[in-house]
Amino acid sequence: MNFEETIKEIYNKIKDIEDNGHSATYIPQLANVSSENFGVYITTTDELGFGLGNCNERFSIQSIAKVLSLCLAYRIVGEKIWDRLGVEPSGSAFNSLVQLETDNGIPRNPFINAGAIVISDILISNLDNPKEDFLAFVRSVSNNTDLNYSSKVADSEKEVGFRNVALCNFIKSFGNIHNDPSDVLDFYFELCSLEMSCKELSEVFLFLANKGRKPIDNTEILTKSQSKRVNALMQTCGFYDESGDFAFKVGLPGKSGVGGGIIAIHPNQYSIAVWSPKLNKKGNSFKGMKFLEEFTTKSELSIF
Ligand SMILES: NC(=O)CC[C@H](N)C(=O)O
Repeated sequence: MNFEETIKEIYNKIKDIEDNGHSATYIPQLANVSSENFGVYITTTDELGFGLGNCNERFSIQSIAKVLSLCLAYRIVGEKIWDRLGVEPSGSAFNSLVQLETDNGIPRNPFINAGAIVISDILISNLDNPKEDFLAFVRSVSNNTDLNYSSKVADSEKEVGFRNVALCNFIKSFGNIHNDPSDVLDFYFELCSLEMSCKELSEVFLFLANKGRKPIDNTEILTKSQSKRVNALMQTCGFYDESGDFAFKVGLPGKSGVGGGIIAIHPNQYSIAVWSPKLNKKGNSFKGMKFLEEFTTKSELSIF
């Protein structure tokens, strides 16, 4: 791999900059994670990997899991999925309620909480054992049977997730949630609690850099067209109201989570995961964003 030196140089530089972010504490369990953690791992489509820092330590991937739940629902339901949610950037915070009123309970996209809650509802309607089946899907995507939810994080969020409870009930009032809201939220909190290291995260997401197929054995996870569309959504909606900024500065499809993780995809080349828990004002990892900006600038490996 010819960009190891570039990654080392940028990692060492960003490690030492002042971190102006703040760890997410609204989920009490996330407040216990050391904000000093900083890891990065890249996996290329020819399956070479390289990482630095805390790249093998697991963390709560939170909203990054919304891409995986979308992929499973998209596989099952196909294009009909877009009857229940949109594909437009929301331009507002991940947990915002306001647009739902004017949009009649149709979330703007699958990556804001409202959209991921509708996806959770779709999966509950289509899976026999939603939690087990979703976990099996995630494990199969990278042949990693070690991956798991964190019941501590899921329980911690359940205790304080009043805004998500409000979102789910509000959407239900428009008829766009078909199951019992408490079952939908239980599944939603569980999928947000998935834990992975940067290495595992970049390996799980590699199929999105490989036209929807697992590079290891060419198994199809998504069709070529579906994979292209999921990448398009990550590009336009992956960072809430900072999605434009991420496209502008980094130039890759990606997705962030409040655990401080970011995954970014370069179609046909690589997937890269970064983790640093302190978040900027928009809820995205402060150092993670800076690292990726420098990486695509120095390596000239963005999609634009
Ligand atoms: N942006 C995020 O990662 C948010 C996910 C978190 N579980 C929530 O619903 O608030």
